[in-house]
Amino acid sequence: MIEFKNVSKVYPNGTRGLKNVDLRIDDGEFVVVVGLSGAGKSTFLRSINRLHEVTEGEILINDQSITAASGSDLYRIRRDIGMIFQNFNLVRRSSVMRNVLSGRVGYHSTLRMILGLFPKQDKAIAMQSLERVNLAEKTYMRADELSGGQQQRVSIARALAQEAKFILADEPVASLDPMTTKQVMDDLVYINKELNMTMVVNLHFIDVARKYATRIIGLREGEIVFDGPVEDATDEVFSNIYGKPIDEDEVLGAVK
Ligand SMILES: Nc1ncnc2c1ncn2[C@@H]1O[C@H](COP(=O)(O)OP(=O)(O)OP(=O)(O)O)[C@@H](O)[C@H]1O
Repeated sequence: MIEFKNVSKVYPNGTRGLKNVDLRIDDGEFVVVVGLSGAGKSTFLRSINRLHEVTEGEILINDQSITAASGSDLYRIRRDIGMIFQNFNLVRRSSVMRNVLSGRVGYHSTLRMILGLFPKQDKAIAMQSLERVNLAEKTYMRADELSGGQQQRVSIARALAQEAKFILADEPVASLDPMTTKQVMDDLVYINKELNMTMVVNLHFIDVARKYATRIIGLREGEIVFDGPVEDATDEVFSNIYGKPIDEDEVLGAVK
């Protein structure tokens, strides 16, 4: 469970990233966060694993405050949270296997990881993770030899190898075409349903959000302006979130 308790974030230059966010995300949910560029989606997501520090309030992960945690406690909480980025964040010159194995880093000592000594069992977990995203045959290729969609699926496999309970995905399909978008989003749904990993995904396109989310959170200027089941997220709701009538900029198309 992820809980925001009256969370606000003001950047050092005075910009308000989040304002009084108070909500709970239960295990197994597939939450999609929508809003215009600059609405606070990244700030929201990155506050959860403390890639951004909040300036007020508290965030709890399974009843433990990540905002108050430090040292080994913070390390352990973070191990439960996988992150997927728009630009994949792979080590491009390393093999697919190495990239997926890096999901195991949180389970071992720093020294062991500097020496690159992953136990056999980790390799089996990494292999299984690659199989789950149908990329087993790419295991020994260099990451940058793969297509964008395949690279994103390697980053999903890395989060699987991490055995995370929560996956935060920050615009995971923003650099992908509609066909590849579907594959990546289908992988996230599969993981959510089969492995019961909770998903919190930032998306720009309304049709993609509607197709995959079970719950929509709408942000405008750092405030939650909608939070409800996807069935309640009507066109009016989306226009309100976006502060304007929805147009083709907010629809990807071809994601049926
Ligand atoms: N490091 C920073 N310093 C100052 N202001 C920032 C910083 N990062 C983000 N902001 C501001 O905080 C607000 C929220 O930004 P955020 O990146 O969370 O929005 P977003 O909805 O994810 O946008 P996008 O879809 O463009 O990524 C914006 O006004 C942005 O300019």
